[in-house]
Amino acid sequence: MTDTGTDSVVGTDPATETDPAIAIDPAAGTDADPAPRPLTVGAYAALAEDRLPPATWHYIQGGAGTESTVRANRAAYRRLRLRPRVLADVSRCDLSTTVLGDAVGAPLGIAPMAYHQLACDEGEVATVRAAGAPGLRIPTVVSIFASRTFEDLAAQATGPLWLQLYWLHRRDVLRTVVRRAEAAGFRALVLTVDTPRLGRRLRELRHGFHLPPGIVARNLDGEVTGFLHDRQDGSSALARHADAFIDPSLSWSDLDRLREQTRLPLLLKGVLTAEDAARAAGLGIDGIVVSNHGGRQLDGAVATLDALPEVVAAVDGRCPVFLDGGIRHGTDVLKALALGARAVFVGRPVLWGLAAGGEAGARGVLTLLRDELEDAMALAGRPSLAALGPELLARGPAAAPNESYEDPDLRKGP
Ligand SMILES: Cc1cc2nc3c(=O)[nH]c(=O)nc-3n(C[C@H](O)[C@H](O)[C@H](O)COP(=O)(O)O)c2cc1C
Ligand SMILES: CCCCCCC(=O)C(=O)O
Repeated sequence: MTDTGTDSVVGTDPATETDPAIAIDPAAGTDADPAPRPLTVGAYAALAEDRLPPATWHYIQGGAGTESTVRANRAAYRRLRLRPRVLADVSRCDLSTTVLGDAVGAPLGIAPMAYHQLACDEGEVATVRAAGAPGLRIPTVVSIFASRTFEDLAAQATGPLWLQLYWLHRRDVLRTVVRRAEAAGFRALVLTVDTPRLGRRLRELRHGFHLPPGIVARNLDGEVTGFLHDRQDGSSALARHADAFIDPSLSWSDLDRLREQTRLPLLLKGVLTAEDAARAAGLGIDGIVVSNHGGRQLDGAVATLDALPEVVAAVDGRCPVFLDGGIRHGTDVLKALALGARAVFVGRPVLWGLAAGGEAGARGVLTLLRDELEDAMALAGRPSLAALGPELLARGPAAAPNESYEDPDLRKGP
């Protein structure tokens, strides 16, 4: 199987103009405003690129190094084809399931991403409201670098909230955020284990990326937020911040100490191998997120869809396995579930939705993925999630990518 290396979806330098055909209101489609909604996740990307300042767009969109892992995440989906069954009575497709014991409307969740206020003023409040929409009620993994407080989010969320942690040198600060999240009703902790330092993200370096005034890590003590707003040409403020405050000595022996401090389930995010998955499951970890950080950390790391089967096999049912990275279509979700993911998490598309239209835009992205998944289940003759397995899939040849954000109607792309 070859990666064509020509994927133009995410990761190459963008043209900045947007096709006028998709310059439409993402909140549209209501009686008051009958204009059409974006028809693809890619159309939201185009709107976001049009609306965001270039430095912010490139921070969100970029990956590490040559961005080969960003492209590989997408290419892996194109190599898998679907084997539909017929005469399967698909008059009703059931997308509901449970994650960590909570009922959800679809096997989707929102991946942790820092600083949603970069995309829209309401930030993570808009995100959790979108996640809680009827028919969704899906989990939001709130980054430790969220730009709204846990308490504000808990007040607005109707879906489960999970808290993502980085391993800070300042364990006292970690303890405090865990206690606050517990008190606010968060349902799980997700420790990110692929970030002992920040990946070498060339787009951040080129733009001297730093946080604009007013956007802050709202749940952290000012003592651990240094560098974030300081501009330095050719350098990323986030990378300097990570160097100062993230503890790269994190190792397996630290997990027990973290678990002693909380009654919440603990998941590891950023596992890509059978070896690490087996060790985590052996230690009684409550869930694994197969992730390469959306290609933002180790350039050249394996695509998450390609890593998923070995992780699922190694875990052997001892805990649920989740996946993120490159989910852009309902059929991507279907493929990941067929390979054993319990649910998948969506990253950049949620920020595209927020940038395009705030809460309505994020809800539009998530609803689109949900609806596309339902279509795919019906057309594949698999009306329930329980009916999904590897027999649904056939290998390559890889379909060539559509240019322009994977939306055949758009002429330009990133
Ligand atoms: C702008 C941005 C910020 C992110 N911030 C975090 C974070 O704070 N913590 C974390 O564990 N992962 C973070 N991630 C990685 C995501 O959780 C996720 O692994 C990745 O975005 C999934 O790939 P996708 O964007 O292709 O869906 C971030 C990703 C992006 C794009
Ligand atoms: C670890 C310090 C900064 C991380 C910023 C958020 C993030 O994970 C990202 O991918 O960006």
